[in-house]
Amino acid sequence: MESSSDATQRIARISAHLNPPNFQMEGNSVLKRTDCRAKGGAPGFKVAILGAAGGIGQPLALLMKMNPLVSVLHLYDVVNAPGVTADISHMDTGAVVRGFLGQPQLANALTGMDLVIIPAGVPRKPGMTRDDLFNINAGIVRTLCEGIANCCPKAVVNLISNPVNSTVPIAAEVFKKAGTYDPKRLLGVTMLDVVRANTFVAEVLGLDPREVDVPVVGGHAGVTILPLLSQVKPPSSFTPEEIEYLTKRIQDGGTEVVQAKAGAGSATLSMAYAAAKFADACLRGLRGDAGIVECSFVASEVTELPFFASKVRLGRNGAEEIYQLGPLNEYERIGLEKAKKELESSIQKGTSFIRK
Ligand SMILES: NC(=O)C1=CN([C@@H]2O[C@H](COP(=O)(O)OP(=O)(O)OC[C@H]3O[C@@H](n4cnc5c(N)ncnc54)[C@H](O)[C@@H]3O)[C@@H](O)[C@H]2O)C=CC1
Ligand SMILES: O=C([O-])CC(=O)C(=O)O
Repeated sequence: MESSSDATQRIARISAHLNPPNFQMEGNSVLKRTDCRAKGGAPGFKVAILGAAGGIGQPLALLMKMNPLVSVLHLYDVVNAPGVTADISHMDTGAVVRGFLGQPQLANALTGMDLVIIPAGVPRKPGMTRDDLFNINAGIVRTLCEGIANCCPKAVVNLISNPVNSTVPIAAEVFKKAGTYDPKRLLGVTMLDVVRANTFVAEVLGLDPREVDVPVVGGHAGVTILPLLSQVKPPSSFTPEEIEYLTKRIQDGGTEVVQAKAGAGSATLSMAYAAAKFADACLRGLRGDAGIVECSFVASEVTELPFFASKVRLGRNGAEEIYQLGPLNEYERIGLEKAKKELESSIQKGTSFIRK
């Protein structure tokens, strides 16, 4: 019979062995990887999330750990990466999870990655625009993209950090400066606008959102978010009141969440869902699946602007084909002009942040 003091000592011994508990962290290994029996290299893609301990990063890490196309998942943040990594690494799904904390570990977080997803940066509070985040997030995106250019220049990048209309041009300039720019591999994530549009349109039509597909083009802020309701699938007609209500609700979807959260941040859960859906589409494209088409903010010749969100076909090299907008009605043509005006200055602001 084990006495209670024996049991206490045994537990203390086990605890000492597990200390530090975050054995998956870089340079912090108790059980060395060489001590483990090798799995023989599971097929799949290597994915890094930068900003993995944040409101979006955590549920996104959970969803990517559940994705069977992911074999290795790197979780990088400047805070709390050990806790998130330890937690996610206990999930009994295929991907091997490793954590990386702070700038000195950025290079190891990025080396060898096929896809890098960036939700790093500050979110809005009520009363702020996405552009109000520029001063802080521009510098964060620049540093992270410099790391990508150095360590995994061929990776596909999914950029979530706001203001997307400016951070994508920033990333492009960083990559150009480093001589690694491949416009097909830089994708601004506007999927949440599509997810919202599908949801709100389905509500109005009395359909299941999974049956609805709404193209959303332009950019990712206010009037630059342009849902093309004339191109909804299944083909549907809307009254002028429905068009006004839906367009405004889709454009203000982010603000609706910011106000409801009342100072506690912006959309995180629906964004993690949208980012995971978009990342999965990118991975299926990288695998060579045919016919993967999603909306994204990319380098584009669809309008006179250097970047624009529209439907893109995702393939082995990223955004391999960018689709034209298709026929627009009068309401959408007016919306497009407004969107382009605002987009032009946001793009310019991002570009000159690096060129100055
Ligand atoms: N594209 C889109 O549709 C959407 C974009 N966003 C944007 O995503 C960004 C993140 O939002 P949340 O996750 O809610 O914010 P959050 O504040 O909860 O998390 C951000 C994370 O980034 C980390 N971080 C800060 N500087 C970093 C650096 N230099 N390197 C790595 N990590 C760093 C923070 O430590 C934190 O863990 C915001 O800019 C937000 O506006 C949010 C919703 C939708
Ligand atoms: O509104 C925000 O600040 C976050 C965001 O981009 C969105 O929810 O669409």
